[in-house]
Amino acid sequence: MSCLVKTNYSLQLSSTAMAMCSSFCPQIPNQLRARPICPFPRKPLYTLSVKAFSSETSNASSKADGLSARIGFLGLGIMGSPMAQNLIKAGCDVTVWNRTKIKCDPLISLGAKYKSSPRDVAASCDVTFAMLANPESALEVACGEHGAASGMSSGKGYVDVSTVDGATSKLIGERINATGASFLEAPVSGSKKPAEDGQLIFLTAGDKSLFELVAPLLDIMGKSRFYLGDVGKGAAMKLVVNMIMGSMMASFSEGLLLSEKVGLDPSVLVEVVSQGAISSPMYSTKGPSMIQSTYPTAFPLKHQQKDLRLALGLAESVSQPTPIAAAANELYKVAKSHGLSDQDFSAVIEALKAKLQNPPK
Ligand SMILES: NC(=O)C1=CN([C@@H]2O[C@H](COP(=O)(O)OP(=O)(O)OC[C@H]3O[C@@H](n4cnc5c(N)ncnc54)[C@H](OP(=O)(O)O)[C@@H]3O)[C@@H](O)[C@H]2O)C=CC1
Ligand SMILES: O=CC(=O)O
Repeated sequence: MSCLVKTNYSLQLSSTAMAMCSSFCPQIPNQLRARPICPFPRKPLYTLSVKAFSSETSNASSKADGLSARIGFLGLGIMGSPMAQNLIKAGCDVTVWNRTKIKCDPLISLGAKYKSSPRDVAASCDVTFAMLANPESALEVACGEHGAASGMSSGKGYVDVSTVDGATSKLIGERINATGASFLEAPVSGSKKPAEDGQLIFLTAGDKSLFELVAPLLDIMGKSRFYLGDVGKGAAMKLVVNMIMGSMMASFSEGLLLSEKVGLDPSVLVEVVSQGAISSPMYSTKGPSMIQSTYPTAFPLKHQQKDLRLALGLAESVSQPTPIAAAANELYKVAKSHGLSDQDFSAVIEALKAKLQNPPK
């Protein structure tokens, strides 16, 4: 496993410095030498993460290196839109598609091209990213009629950044590989704001050469990237992380409501929690709105419940007991049954309020 983290210590190298560095490090690929800085250099393009590149030859790299690749982006929801936007703002050549076409329009205004099907996007691009809601939509967009696989061929790459289970990811990977193209699963940790800020954490697995090729693109959209091995490992890491997160939010919800019932000020609880060993940005950012019973959507509750369901399936596959996650999953199911699917997942607190304890008749 390898992990690269962009920190404040990462160096933005000038073209001259890159040229000097390249002369000492002949293994650095040409595409990393003296590349002109993109028109919108929001973040350092040349960081110490160049060390991640290996000398392995990539199927996909024969056509284009990461930054100059023609990039496709499928799925422009809460996460996909800002991710694609960051690529466009960094000067990349991006072609978009979304089931609901109107969501493409702001990106087209920023300079993106548009194609009317995943197949057409994949056929016209070197590397295609997909950010879909769930396993069903990820499969449909990759492998369905007019799906991306029908536009893939040798020399291209497909990077699925959706949160799905390992079995779905493997199916997609096999279908993509059957066309001669390369496949990388790369689900992300981090929500709407990190996506907007280019601060996502990529949990990748699959074709290592494709990982290396798209690393500069991942670095535009994210702050760190892990390479975890064979397809399925990235999905598994993401599901374990989100299993923990879903349980944490359910537990935090119980604490907020209990504090209020025993006469404490829940805002003070949020403050106390934020100063101690269990502090988390999730509590300090979501706590104040939860106290107001408002749940502006960053991570839809239906996706958190999907992740818990998939994590429980993963645990079942290896006979690992996960009683806390199972209990949390039930709460998210109650919240869904009360029409809270599209609210932020912090709306799970509503499932603990007395009036919601009995499902609607
Ligand atoms: N929001 C978050 O904080 C995070 C989300 N994730 C994961 O990222 C993925 C996307 O999340 P997010 O952007 O929040 O979700 P959204 O619900 O905002 O977007 C879902 C996307 O999937 C598309 N889609 C859904 N069903 C289909 C279908 N049958 N065929 C084609 N396209 C379909 C939607 O298209 P349309 O616009 O037409 O509905 C939309 O583009 C999920 O897997 C989620 O678990 C990961 C990390 C953080
Ligand atoms: O999947 C959600 C996240 O915040 O990460």
